[in-house]
Amino acid sequence: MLYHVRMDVRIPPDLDPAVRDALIAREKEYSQQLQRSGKWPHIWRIAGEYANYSVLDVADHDELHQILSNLPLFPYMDIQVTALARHPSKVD
Ligand SMILES: O=C(O)CC1=CCC(=O)O1
Repeated sequence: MLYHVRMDVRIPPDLDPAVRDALIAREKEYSQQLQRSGKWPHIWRIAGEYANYSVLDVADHDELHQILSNLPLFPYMDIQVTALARHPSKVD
């Protein structure tokens, strides 16, 4: 199943810079592992914002939730999920 996900990163400005940098490094490693596995085929920076649009390709809502809730930055993100269905005009 495909999901369109918007992630807005809201790291508190007073978070220790070393903790922030470690979180961001772990986030990159975690997401790149999922990108290589094929479960995270798209990630795009939203121009001018500390936010991304992503497409995740996972088995079901539960797997999506498990992946998102394990993001190192999860406590510092607002996340909006849209489930995608096949469009009837899509050409094969
Ligand atoms: O958009 C961001 O910077 C947050 C993020 C999610 C996965 C990733 O690698 O960074």
